[in-house]
Amino acid sequence: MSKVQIERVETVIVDLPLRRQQRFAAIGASTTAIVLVKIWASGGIVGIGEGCTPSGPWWSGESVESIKLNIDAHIAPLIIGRDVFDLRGISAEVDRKLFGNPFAKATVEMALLDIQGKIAGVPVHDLLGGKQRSSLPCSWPLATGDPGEEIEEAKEHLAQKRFKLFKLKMGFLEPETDVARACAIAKALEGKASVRVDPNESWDEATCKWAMPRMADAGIAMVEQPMARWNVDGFARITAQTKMATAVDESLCTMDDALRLGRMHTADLVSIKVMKHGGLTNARRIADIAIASGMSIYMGTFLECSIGTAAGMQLAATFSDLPYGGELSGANLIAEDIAVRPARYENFELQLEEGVGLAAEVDEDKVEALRRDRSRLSIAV
Ligand SMILES: O=C(O)C[C@H]1C=CC(=O)O1
Ligand SMILES: [Mn+2]
Repeated sequence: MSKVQIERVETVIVDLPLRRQQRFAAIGASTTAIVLVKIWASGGIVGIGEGCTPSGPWWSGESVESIKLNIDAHIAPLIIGRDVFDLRGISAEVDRKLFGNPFAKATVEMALLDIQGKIAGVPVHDLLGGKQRSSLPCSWPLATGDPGEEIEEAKEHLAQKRFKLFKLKMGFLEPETDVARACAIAKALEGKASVRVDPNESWDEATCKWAMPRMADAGIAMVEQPMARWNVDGFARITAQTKMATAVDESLCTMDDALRLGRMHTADLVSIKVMKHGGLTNARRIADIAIASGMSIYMGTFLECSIGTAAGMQLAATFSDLPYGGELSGANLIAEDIAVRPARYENFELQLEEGVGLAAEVDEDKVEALRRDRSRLSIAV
């Protein structure tokens, strides 16, 4: 077979309103934004990818603006003319010439895998090792800060059979108020749902030592990245002390992070995310390193719309063991989507769609209506 060349790369920023205010430790947001990338290959095949951050650059330093700029100015010129199947060669060259920026790299790789799947006539999960599951239990983020409202929101999702795992975003309130809020929610949902928390690096070690036994006693199942990303020694000590499961997110992005943190057993679980690991294939490799070191994996997200959610689900389909499920629930938080088929949450699980590549398709009319260069919407931070 002659080589299938990458011919053209196009990016567009799309602003998407959220159904409600989402508070994170660092910011509050009522919209999010994604970068839609389209890559044309010889033979007329087009692949799509979604670059996504949780409403701004607070999490990783990358933003939709930097993702678009780095793809347009630095990645596209390197990959045009290359063989779409030479992923290792492409990423070696891109890594040599553009340090960091895993989100931008992941966005492009997603579209290349979509093209590969379309050419081969197989879904992306077949390119990543094959399907071990057809659905994923997902957690829903509770993030308004008002526990009464959050309990009602959780009960509505339970009644609709959409979500029965809830991840409470913490860190935007004082620790005492925040822990009281988490415990009240866990008590109200006891026996009906599993509650997890994510303070996004907000606490020091002393606050963790105070907060974690209280949250464990209230029945909270898991705590994600309570301390600063650099403090992996402190995180390992907390993991050794607490009865709750711990999950590392911000501290574990690269393969060498996985090796180092795995050896220390920094946390019981690793939140695997397509964006922070620089793409689906790297995410799969990092998951394997984590598993080999005795950590379990959790399918994380940056609250992507249905395109990125479909990509995350292709990866999640290759994981046989996800003891705490995952959180690919962004598509349900976004009020306007750009996919022809929105992500389906049925029986408390996100469903894997049948189809080739990512098994996702872009609704061009929605993109036209919501693209930033045609609209006045801006990110509220
Ligand atoms: O997990 C994070 O740290 C970032 C973000 C993604 C989902 C969510 O609930 O928060
Ligand atoms: Mn997190």
